[in-house]
Amino acid sequence: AEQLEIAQLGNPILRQNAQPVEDITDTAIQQLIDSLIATAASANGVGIAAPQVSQSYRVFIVASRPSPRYPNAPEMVPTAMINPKIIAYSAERVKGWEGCLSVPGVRGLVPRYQAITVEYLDRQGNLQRQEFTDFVARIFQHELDHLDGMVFVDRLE
Ligand SMILES: O=C(NO)N[C@@H](Cc1ccccc1)C(=O)O
Ligand SMILES: [Zn+2]
Repeated sequence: AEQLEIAQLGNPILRQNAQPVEDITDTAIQQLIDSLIATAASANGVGIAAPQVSQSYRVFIVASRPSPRYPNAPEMVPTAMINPKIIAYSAERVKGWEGCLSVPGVRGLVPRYQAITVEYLDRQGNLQRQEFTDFVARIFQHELDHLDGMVFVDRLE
């Protein structure tokens, strides 16, 4: 799949509310998912959201894996999450280091819920409900922000 150009902070696409996906079987959506996975991998990212490749849809990839950028990241299969939402979250929030492929060279301490229960459609269109904790929960919250026009620098404390 092709690697797409990543929109940088300042590009208005990053400040829009992304649209829900109506038809997951649409080949354009399936190709977008493949391109997002390829783009995240080539950028050594642990996640990426569709608005970052200028496609304002409610789709992102969570692809945690150890790398020079995040040596302690847990290994997981790159997972496409469509129309994702948080349905429950822990009281406690934890600060942790984040970066963003749309904000190169910047790291910041961001408070995120330590544990979240989420729902999303997988790329086959099946409803998934899962609990994420720690770094994977952090990536999910970071990517969900992108679908709502937020960037991690908005949350620096
Ligand atoms: O810009 C993105 N995703 O939107 N990619 C970030 C994801 C991320 C999220 C949270 C903590 C660390 C890293 C990256 O550096 O791979
Ligand atoms: Zn980001």
